[in-house]
Amino acid sequence: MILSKTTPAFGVLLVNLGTPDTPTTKDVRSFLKQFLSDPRVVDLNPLIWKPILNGVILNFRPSKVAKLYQSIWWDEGSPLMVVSQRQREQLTSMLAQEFGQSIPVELGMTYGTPSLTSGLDKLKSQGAKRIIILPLYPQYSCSTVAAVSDAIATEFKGWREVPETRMNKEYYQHPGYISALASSVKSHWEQHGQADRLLMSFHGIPVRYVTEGDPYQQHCEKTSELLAKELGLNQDQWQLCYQSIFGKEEWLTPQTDKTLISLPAQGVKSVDIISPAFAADCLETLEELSIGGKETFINAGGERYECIPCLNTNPAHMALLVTLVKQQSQGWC
Ligand SMILES: C=CC1=C(C)c2cc3[nH]c(cc4nc(cc5[nH]c(cc1n2)c(C)c5CCC(=O)O)C(CCC(=O)O)=C4C)c(C)c3C=C
Ligand SMILES: [Fe+2]
Ligand SMILES: [Fe+2]
Repeated sequence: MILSKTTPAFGVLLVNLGTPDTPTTKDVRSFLKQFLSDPRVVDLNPLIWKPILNGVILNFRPSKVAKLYQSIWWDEGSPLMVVSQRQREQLTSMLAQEFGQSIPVELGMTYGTPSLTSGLDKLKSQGAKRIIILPLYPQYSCSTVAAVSDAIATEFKGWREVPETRMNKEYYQHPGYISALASSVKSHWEQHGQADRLLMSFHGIPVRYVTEGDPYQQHCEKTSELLAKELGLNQDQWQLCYQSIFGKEEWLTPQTDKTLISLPAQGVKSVDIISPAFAADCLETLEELSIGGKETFINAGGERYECIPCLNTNPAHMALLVTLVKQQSQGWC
């Protein structure tokens, strides 16, 4: 039997950061090694950084972080991976419905597996000559989106025929993103009641990246203002902060941890916390915010602390991803 192979109008590469294959010290070490060796993530002089990374960080951090991963690992695997796979499956069927034809969607992680290379290879083998790169980072940062762009450019160096590509650079103020966040907060309030304050906690980056031109902080501020407006919150009902500080450099402030410690003394006894920079629940939300953040706030005298899940496969989030693909594919169908 001869199978007729039709060329898809385009393919989609769904991108996220990546995660270790298993929550073991060995796999966490190899993930951290690849991640923290990327100059887009840590841009220090390699002569200074490599000895610190190999001699200190990769000796002590992996076993500590492996334990944290073990505390949030799911039966099916790392939460970030499991959610990403579900997003891929759902987006595939939604795009088939939307476009009336099969549009291949593959997953590519900047670090770890499945790699960006394997995602691009799978799209190539399905005949995709046009590719939409969709990094699931609403706010642009050189440490995330530019890292994707670098890795893809490097990959294409080895290809004879390079596909036509379009990359969705950011969606921090997209109406579909803001309304997906707002409906997630509202449904949380319907179930649990509204806390004294809504904290919007974004992954931090070094201040120097911002002073050197990274628009990330500006994007986080805009997302927060738009979300607060959509929810009808006034100034003292919400607050922006930055989590996941790493290393000795000065990072964006106010820090989530320090904010949580300071709130009970100001009379803020209940907090809802949302992490709009993450499209999928991961170590940083399930451990650092849900477990660590709660402990910090309660120990400081707080009474009620609730973490709002990431958008994950919420229908409004999946509909946003379809809209982003439609916008990027203008003229391709
Ligand atoms: C210099 C270090 C780091 C920068 C800059 C950074 C930016 C950044 N990261 C994310 C998203 C995620 N980061 C995650 C984990 C993580 N991040 C760093 C360091 C930097 N991140 C480390 C060392 C780790 C690993 C855990 C640890 O050792 O503490 C994750 C979670 C992955 C998972 O497996 O669940 C995500 C997602 C963004 C969006 C961002 C810049 C905006
Ligand atoms: Fe990170
Ligand atoms: Fe962290």
